[in-house]
Amino acid sequence: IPTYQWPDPRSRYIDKVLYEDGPDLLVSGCTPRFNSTISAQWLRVMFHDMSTHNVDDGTGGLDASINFELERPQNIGEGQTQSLVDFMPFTTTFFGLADTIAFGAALAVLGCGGPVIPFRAGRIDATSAGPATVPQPQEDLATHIESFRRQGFNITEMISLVACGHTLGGIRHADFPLIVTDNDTDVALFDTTKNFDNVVVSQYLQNTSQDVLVVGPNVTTRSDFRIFSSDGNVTMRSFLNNETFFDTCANLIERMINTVPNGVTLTDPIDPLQYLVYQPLLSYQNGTLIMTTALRLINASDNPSRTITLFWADRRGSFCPSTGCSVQTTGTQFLTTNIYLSAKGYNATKYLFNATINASTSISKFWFEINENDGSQPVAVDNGGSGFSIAQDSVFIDSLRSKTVFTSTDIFLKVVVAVRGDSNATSVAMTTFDPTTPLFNPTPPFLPNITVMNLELDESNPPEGGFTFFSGAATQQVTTVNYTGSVVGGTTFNVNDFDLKSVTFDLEFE
Ligand code: HEM
Repeated sequence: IPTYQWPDPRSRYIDKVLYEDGPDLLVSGCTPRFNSTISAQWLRVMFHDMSTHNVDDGTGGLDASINFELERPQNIGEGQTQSLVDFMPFTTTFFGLADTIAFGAALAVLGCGGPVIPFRAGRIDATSAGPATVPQPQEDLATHIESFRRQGFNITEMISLVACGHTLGGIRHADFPLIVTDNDTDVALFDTTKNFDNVVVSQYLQNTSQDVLVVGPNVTTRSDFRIFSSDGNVTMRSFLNNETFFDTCANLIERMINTVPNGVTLTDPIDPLQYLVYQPLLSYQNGTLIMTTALRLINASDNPSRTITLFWADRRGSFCPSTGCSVQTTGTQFLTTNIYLSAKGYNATKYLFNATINASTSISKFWFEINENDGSQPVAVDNGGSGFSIAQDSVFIDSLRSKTVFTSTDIFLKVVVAVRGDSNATSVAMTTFDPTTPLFNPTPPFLPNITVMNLELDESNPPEGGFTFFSGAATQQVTTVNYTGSVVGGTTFNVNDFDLKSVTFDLEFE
């Protein structure tokens, strides 16, 4: 299990999307949608995005170019646009649509009972369409072999990938009337189970297949038959062993999601961070700074006597004892619902903290001590001895003064930023990343709204305790914000990649 590099809001954000509040809820339980499943739609959109890859010149691949390609007949299908609508809310500047499509494919397989697929981040979103190179059922075997070769896969891998893909979902009559000829069928499923399993294989080998790309009335579009039988069924027969099928699918789908244009470097596979420290939140209240944060333990033993203490050190002057000021945890949460976390064999326990800090001596860093109270040595979680530093306490989003505002027509976030100094010499600007897609008739490409604004002096928060308060509005969909504040003396402080969505602001009704 990796340890946490501090400060690293980007790893923290990605960890959240993967292991806490991510898209997994949409597919856990192999959720049905449009007479298919959400998983089937996510897996297909990943394949269609990736299949622009060309091994010969290293262009294309999993780069979200699909965002600009959905008008093409080869990308027809009800689930395609909807899948991108599913993914957009999780995106931000450093975790874009391509990473979300890739992770979505891993979740899709898992949600329907398939194997765990490791995930690496770092894909780069394309800004225009790639070539129209998605394989289509009416093409002949030689064309498909060449198409998969160009994408980086040999014949055995092509057979495998089509079987791995076509264990989920099916073909829609409305979009493929020449393949699904029966007017009473909405979606002709590839096999009799909705799960990710080798039933598509066994039914093919037993001649009981219902896959219209195997047995459909139109011989020209029997592409699954041509592909599955292209090596005399050797590969398909090996998949009668479900473990072989799972291992092969996990490996090949992993390779697929890691197929990226030359020059893009992916991270190592991302596991949940041991000792994850949550983004600390500050608020100025009556001469004190209230700081909330949390520490997450992975696979901690079930020990009701465990105590965890948060320590912190002064920033200016001395108020805290040399061992640090300290506070005990205010509560714990056992995180169990995330399917990617549990499929990897982990559970997580979150310990919450709420520290009241003397505002004049303030805080320079904090750390934790875990005591099992069973005679064993307490464990320090202190970033290798240096503590988790608070880079500055001059410009911060004031988490208790910020609000979720309800008006008669709207809901928005009022983001309040506290700045040390008086208003004559201070100013604050904020950049918000809002990946909202339209509620009605969403039409790709979906591009985020990036808004740069100067914050105004906040009338409902008059200056207090040496701080001036500024505010600006953001939508509830904003994922991350950057903000920058200039203080007395001209120093400017920048805070990047603040995860706005992970903060729950108090409600305010106007
Ligand atoms: C020669 C190669 C392939 C051809 C010609 C092909 C063709 C098709 C067609 C025509 C559909 C119906 C789409 C709809 O009605 O919405 C479909 C569905 C699907 N394909 Fe493929 N496919 C190929 C390879 C793959 C691969 C490699 C994967 C993934 C690894 C994949 C995953 C899927 C999935 C999951 C569906 C179901 C979508 C749903 O139910 O909404 N396909 N495919």
